[in-house]
Amino acid sequence: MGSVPAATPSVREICRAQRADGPAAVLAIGTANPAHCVPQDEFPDFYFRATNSDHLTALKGKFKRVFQKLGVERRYLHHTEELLRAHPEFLDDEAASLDARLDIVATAVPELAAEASKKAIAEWGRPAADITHLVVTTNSGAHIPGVDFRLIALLGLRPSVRRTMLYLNGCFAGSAALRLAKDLAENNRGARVLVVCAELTLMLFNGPKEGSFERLIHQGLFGDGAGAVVVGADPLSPVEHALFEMVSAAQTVIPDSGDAITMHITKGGFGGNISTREVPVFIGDNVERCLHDSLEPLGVGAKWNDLFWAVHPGSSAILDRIDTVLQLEPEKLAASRRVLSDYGNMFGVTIIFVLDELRRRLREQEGVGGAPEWGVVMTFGPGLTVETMVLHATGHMHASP
Ligand SMILES: CC(=O)CC(=O)SCCNC(=O)CCNC(=O)[C@H](O)C(C)(C)COP(=O)(O)OP(=O)(O)OC[C@H]1O[C@@H](n2cnc3c(N)ncnc32)[C@H](O)[C@@H]1OP(=O)(O)O
Repeated sequence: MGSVPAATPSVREICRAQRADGPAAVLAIGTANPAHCVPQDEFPDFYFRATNSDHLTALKGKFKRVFQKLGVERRYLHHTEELLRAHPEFLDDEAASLDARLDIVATAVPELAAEASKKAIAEWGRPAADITHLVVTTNSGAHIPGVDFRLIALLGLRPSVRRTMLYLNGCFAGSAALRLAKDLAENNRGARVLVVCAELTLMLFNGPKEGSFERLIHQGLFGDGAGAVVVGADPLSPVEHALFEMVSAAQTVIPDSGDAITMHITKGGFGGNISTREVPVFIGDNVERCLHDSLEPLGVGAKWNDLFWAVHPGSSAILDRIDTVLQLEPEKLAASRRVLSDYGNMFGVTIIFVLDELRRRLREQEGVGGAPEWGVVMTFGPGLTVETMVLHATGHMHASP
């Protein structure tokens, strides 16, 4: 007697079965920096000595005055005096130094990215071969195959890992990668997405130049680092733990701000413009609209001070402006200020450091019964582009291993 053929499921049923049941969540976080740490108050001496520019005493004085206003106490840098001595072409923006810079970052960026990733994978608790998707961002390089490809070997990922490489997204790159990871995790049942951001400011390094305020900001604000996050839905107990559920993710452009931050590759590394006076104003004028657009559709009606905050610390002027507009209590942006102070602005990597710092702070607050449940990630970058993600804290705030 022949068996009755089972009814073929509809495409809608197949699609539904392919999707996760619950929201994507941050399952683990790892961070890494180069070994070379430069205190900000020692940086002008390091920088002017390494660039043979000690005779530019007035300019050095200006660097010192402005550096004090950025909110940075120390940064980690891949480039040392020794490396700069070996590459005098890095001091001169008219010299063709792009190839030499790309040669260095081609190895150093994947290595730093792997260091952060290994920490995230160790905290996650499952083998690297269980990673199904890889999303990598960097502004520091332009190679094919890129950092994503190098990470397969460095981490022992499966050759069939589905890779996405995001180049040149500026400081919102970390949020863009997390937003993509959320969609991948929710639309592919069982997916485990490794998000990796890595930056070396070597691409931006140049000697001091009279009349170039951008040069001053490039050298004084940005730092090197890498951050990695494992994202997945429906955590497998008891190994996996959701730290933050990723409830919604949005991106928008601030009208008429297209020239406020620009970056492009030149024969001498990176060129571009940061309108340092305008950027905090643009962000301050638009932050409430972005927040309302993200929170209202969810029915999350919390007051700003009832939320936790992970904001990209572009500089202390940007954080001050957000504080003023939203009238935040001082501790609300404390994780962002701490990361800016201890590491500088590491482009898209920075927000991963802020999430890591934030989960430590929330865990401490949980201990005394006062941690907010709902929170917001906000990052900014060229466009001006604002990325907003709504998070829900789950009560599994583990410290980094
Ligand atoms: C890369 C990405 O994608 C995203 C990013 O995060 S990009 C980085 C975003 N960060 C920013 O845009 C920085 C925001 N701005 C700031 O932090 C502050 O404006 C700042 C620290 C740069 C200056 O602080 P301030 O309080 O405005 O400084 P202020 O006291 O007015 O000026 C200090 C000196 O700098 C000079 N200065 C300030 N802004 C200037 C500008 N835009 N152009 C030229 N000179 C400037 C002043 O003339 C003054 O010079 P003197 O000491 O010789 O008199």
